Amino acid sequence: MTLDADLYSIQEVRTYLAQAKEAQAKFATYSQEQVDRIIEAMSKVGVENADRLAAMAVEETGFGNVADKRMKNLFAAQDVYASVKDVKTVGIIRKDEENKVWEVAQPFGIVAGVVPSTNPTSTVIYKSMVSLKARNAIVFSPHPSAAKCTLEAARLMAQAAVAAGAPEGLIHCVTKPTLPGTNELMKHKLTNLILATGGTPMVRAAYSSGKPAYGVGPGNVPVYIHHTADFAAAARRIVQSKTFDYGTICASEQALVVEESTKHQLIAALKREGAYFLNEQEKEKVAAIVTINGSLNAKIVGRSPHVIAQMAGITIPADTRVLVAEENNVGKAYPMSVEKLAPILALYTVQGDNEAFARCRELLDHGGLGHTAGIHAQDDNVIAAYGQAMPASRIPVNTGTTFGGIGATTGVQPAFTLGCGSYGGNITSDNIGAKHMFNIKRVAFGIKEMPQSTPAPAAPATQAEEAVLQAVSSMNVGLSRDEIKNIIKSVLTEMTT
Ligand SMILES: CC(=O)SCCNC(=O)CCNC(=O)[C@H](O)C(C)(C)COP(=O)(O)OP(=O)(O)OC[C@H]1O[C@@H](n2cnc3c(N)ncnc32)[C@H](O)[C@@H]1OP(=O)(O)O
Repeated sequence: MTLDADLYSIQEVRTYLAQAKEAQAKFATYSQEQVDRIIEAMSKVGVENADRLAAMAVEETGFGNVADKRMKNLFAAQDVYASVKDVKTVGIIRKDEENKVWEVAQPFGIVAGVVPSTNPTSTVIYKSMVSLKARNAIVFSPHPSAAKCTLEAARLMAQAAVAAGAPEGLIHCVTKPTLPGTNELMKHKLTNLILATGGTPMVRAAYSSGKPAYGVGPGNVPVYIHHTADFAAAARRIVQSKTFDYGTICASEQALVVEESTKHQLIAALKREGAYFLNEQEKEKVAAIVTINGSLNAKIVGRSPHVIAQMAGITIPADTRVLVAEENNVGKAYPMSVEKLAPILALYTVQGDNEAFARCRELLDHGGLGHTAGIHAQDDNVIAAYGQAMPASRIPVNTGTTFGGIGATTGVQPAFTLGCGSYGGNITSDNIGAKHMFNIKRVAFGIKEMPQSTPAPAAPATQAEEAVLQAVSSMNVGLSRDEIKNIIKSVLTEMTT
């Protein structure tokens, strides 16, 4: 990027923030009904444009496929909408009559929305809706390799909002993103909150900007297939989940962990679902293109198994949906053990629950702390133990982790920004929804009187003090007990200092 481009993007950010400030001040006076009408209109436009935005995203980034990107847009426009539409976000949102506390929602103001290249349009639909639902404005910073489709998604959301009565200027998107421009957006005094999803450096930048931030980076999702699992159902769900949009969702499965005694059942079931098991030579060739200098190779992200096989120089059957490599180690030297964001799975063999739990923890520790860990089992005891043992914020059970993690097949909040809790350096382990997007003021009535402070009662005299007191009193020196006590106290203090 040239200096001119940097200056242009910094200026653009400042202009958008100034416009967003003005618009948000008006929007902050809107009623719940007005806000809800606007969100409904955005949801509708998201649904109507799900196809077109999906095609644009695939064409521009080369990641994923149109059918699944369309599903992601629909998930954002429909499922996220359904989960936020009845949430109260304006005025007094709750009254606790027992404790006499009224909760009042107050928008944050302007949100900086950092958008990943892997979900470049669905994230915009989602972040626009949760932000505006809480009467915020939002300024998007797109990933440079997805700038056009992200801009178009933001334009559509802005247009829908205005058509439904929102003030002009509530939603903006930077047209030519640069790092200095994005840093300006994150640090500017008009920005009140950062909603950052993307690569680790960008999320770190959000956290070090000094602004409140919800930031979510990569995961590295392990999945334990316990011997009580329904292997056919588990394999079907895992393959559907891992191959969705060619693996671009950060909650997607990265490594399967299975007991040696039931491994053959899992392998057979996975093969029936279109898994191709790489031999040692093929594994080496694929591993060689998974990472570059220890980091994920963006060229394999969101590509079909056939494109990846071609890049690696191996031949795979035409009906292959996912590549699987057996692995025994975890670490930088073992590319199969990292987050792959592509239809490639590692398979680990263990001897029982203890080893399985340890392996899953090790995988989470290697780049996915606090994110997601899955389990397939019919035994509630092992599910409970796994849920307690994993340093992960979402534990999808008997469902694909992609869908379970984002709340498409589980009861968790539908979202594209998934908190990783303190394990991942995040303030929350929640999926971010509308309720995370406003301050809550508490109007708190006095419900009891504070007791008056009273001096502490005098400590009883010690045995020695009592003896001295009685001796001095018997001399009839004309002093009260308290006066004699005070004299003893000052003599003792003098002696000890
Ligand atoms: C629920 C969910 O699914 S959320 C998904 C969240 N997870 C992710 O996005 C996965 C993490 N992402 C990644 O690992 C990477 O972004 C990949 C592998 C997908 C793509 O990698 P790449 O495009 O090669 O690299 P990366 O994303 O780091 O950025 C490329 C460049 O764009 C810059 N960039 C990224 N975002 C922005 C932005 N918003 N504004 C300006 N510049 C940006 C980066 O700083 C980097 O600059 P550099 O080349 O000067 O260092």
